[in-house]
Amino acid sequence: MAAQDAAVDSVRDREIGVEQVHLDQVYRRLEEKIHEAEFLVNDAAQRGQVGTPGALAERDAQVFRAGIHLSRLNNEFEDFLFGRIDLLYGKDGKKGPDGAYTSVEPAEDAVRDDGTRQYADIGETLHIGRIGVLDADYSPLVIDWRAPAAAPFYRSTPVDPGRVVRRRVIRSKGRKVLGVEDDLMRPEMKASLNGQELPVIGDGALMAALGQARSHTMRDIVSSIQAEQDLVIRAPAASVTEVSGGPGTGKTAVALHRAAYLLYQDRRRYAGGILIVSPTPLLVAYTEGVLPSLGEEGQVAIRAVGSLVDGAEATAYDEPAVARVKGSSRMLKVLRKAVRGALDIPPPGAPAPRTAEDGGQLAFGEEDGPQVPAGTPDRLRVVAFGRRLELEADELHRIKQNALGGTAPVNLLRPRARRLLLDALWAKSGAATRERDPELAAELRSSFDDDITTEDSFVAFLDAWWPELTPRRVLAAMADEKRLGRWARRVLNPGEARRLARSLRREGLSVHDVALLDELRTLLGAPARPRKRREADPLDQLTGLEELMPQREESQRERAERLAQERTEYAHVIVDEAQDLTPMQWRMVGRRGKHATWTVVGDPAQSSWSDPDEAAEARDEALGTRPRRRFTLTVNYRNPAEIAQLAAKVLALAMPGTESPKAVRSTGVEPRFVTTNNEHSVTTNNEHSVTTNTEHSVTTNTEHSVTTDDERSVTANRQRGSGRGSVVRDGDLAAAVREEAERLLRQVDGTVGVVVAMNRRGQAAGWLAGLGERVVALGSLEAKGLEYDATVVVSPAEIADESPAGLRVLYVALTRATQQLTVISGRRDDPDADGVPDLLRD
Ligand SMILES: Nc1ncnc2c1ncn2[C@@H]1O[C@H](COP(=O)(O)OP(=O)(O)OP(=O)(O)O)[C@@H](O)[C@H]1O
Repeated sequence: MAAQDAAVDSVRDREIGVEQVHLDQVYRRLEEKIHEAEFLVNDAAQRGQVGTPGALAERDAQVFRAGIHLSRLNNEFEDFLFGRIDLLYGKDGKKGPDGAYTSVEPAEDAVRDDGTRQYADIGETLHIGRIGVLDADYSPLVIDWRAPAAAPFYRSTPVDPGRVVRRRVIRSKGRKVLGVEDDLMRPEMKASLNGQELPVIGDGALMAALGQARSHTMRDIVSSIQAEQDLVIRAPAASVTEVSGGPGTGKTAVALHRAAYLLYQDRRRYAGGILIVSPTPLLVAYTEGVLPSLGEEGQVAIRAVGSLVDGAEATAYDEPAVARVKGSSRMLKVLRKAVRGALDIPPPGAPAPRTAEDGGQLAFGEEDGPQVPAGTPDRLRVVAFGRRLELEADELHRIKQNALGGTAPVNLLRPRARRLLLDALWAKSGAATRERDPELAAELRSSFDDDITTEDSFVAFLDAWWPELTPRRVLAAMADEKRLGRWARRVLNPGEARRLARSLRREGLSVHDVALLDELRTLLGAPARPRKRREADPLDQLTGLEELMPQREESQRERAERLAQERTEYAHVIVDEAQDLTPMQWRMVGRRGKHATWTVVGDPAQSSWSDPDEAAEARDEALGTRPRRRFTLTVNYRNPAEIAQLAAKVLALAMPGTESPKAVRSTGVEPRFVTTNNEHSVTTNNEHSVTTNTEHSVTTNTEHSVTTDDERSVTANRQRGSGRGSVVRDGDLAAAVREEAERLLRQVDGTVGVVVAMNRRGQAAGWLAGLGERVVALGSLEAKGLEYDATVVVSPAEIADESPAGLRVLYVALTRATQQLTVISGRRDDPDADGVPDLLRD
């Protein structure tokens, strides 16, 4: 046996050596390419500005491209070279631009069959890596993973192997090859390479990849993309690509790899930018390293849905009842009323109300005039052609209504309102009848208008009577309950309007407020301002080296950031966790991709939005009539079967009839159930605060009461349950969570996530204080898309009861672990003798 192991080891070492030789050759070639690019850049800089402007521009553009190439080559890639395929001879002898043979099918005589066994010679070997590298003679040293020639690396299966005989995943660090793992696509075949039998090492790369410990950042899956995923990644970019699949099927990973693929396929087209919309900043932080690891950084903006509007960085969540209102398309009607109504609200810092009797030219409304809030001017007095002219409240009201007719953006109607005011004053002046000659009459009118519009008092009146509105100002105006009640009449019920107004009085923006701001921005229109110069394409700007230098100094990341800030529309929009976008958020995202192609990935069973039909309607509106291509991912790469089976029980409750994805592996470790029975006072206080307060006070009250109660509740515990995985526990919820987190930190090498109901977020962070960076506490809605080696799900019933979509949110929480899961019951869970809470029983 020992001799056999030693033989395997020596074959493995030999094969590692073979790949090392190839990797060394690749790095030598890369260095040559880097020198070439550096030479080009320096040479151009030294030559200064000679030649015609056209030639200079062309040269500078070349240098610019060389600079980008250089920065890609210099990128410190881990696993620069990660794959290899050994292929049969192809049908024809044609080669593609990457130097590889293009034929997908084997040549007719590629396989010999002696009646007992098949034999073949390997006709072509390709190495696959993060970017393509050609040798000096144009033979392919590395094929870019996105090139057509690399597709068989991902697509080939034993059922449909194509030309592939052996697929190898190569693991390396820096310039050193560490290991190889092979999969045989034609296990029945005796294949030889250069006269030697083709060796096969290891049990396949996928399992090795899945078993690795998780960190707080996502890894790319470029070396182990599976066939059904590859179909999505390489789907043609036309129109809309829709991808659905259960938890852990690789939707996020596929979306990110697709962005890299699209850029590779058509860099010029996607210079218009790719936007990836993510549900939370946590998921943005988790995923944002993947694209740089694939050699792509510029041109892709990953944004959380709460950070899509420039300047807003919302992370707070509204309580479910408020979120439901803010996300609903009913808000559109309310906002339409609000933008028109907000005209009558004096701008911050407006002069104190005065009356006509004060003798001012500006007259402001009586304090309690009907429908006219204090501070809105209700009389205009001006002097023109030596005459005093006046417009009274009812005339002003008529003019305003007239100007507001239709649905045009309110800020853009100001010039029209101004014109109507002047018309009314002109009519009053009687000057119209004074001059019959049309040309002279026009002149007279023009000097009349000049007379009035240059008067400070008229300008001040207009500013107060038709103020320039900003989205934030309108949102702030909606925080007034009475006012909002008026604007929301017959759209929201009084309770909804009250809660909405109250939530808008809170400091800072919530995630749902951002979509409202964006809608308001559209309804208001940008105020007329002096035009900004068009932001030119970087290549347009390259007319000389001075301009080139600052360009080169800007890093890829900075450039991406800058472009993202400036961009309001994108060439391709990728929506991750699309099931969570509310109708108002779909409208916001839709505006950014009016002319884009789309990739939309999601899982309805994980939706935290309460009204899926309403959201589907808004999604259809955003995507328009573009044709859709649908894909479904079916394999769960994250959860072991033991965890997936438990989660399936909640899925059956949350969305009866929905099929779970198939878990690809099993660990033999069953989920663990922990009960506590001493948190009565905690829960009581918590319940109280939920019903009475806004989110801010929920957190405060809860945190406060838990600390106090925890201190009191150390004794008087009842033992509950024993048996399968259950632990009889003698402490309160806080202690149970902490102890379990500590235990799991000892069990796994990577991360531990503790998922609690949203209103326990603050407390849970306190429970885990001092346990280090490997463990994090997160609210149920924040767990979306993330994964950990082990998770603790605290009080399933609390999570499920939080909102109408609570069971689906619980399903998300239960599907975050790659290795181990512990469920800790709270008071509402009603655990059985095994500690299994009622929601998770058969
Ligand atoms: N082909 C693959 N090779 C290796 N790992 C993979 C593969 N596909 C997916 N994974 C891993 O499985 C995990 C789940 O992937 P991902 O987060 O993309 O799934 P998801 O469908 O977006 O899940 P969720 O719906 O729960 O957010 C990740 O760790 C990912 O790296």
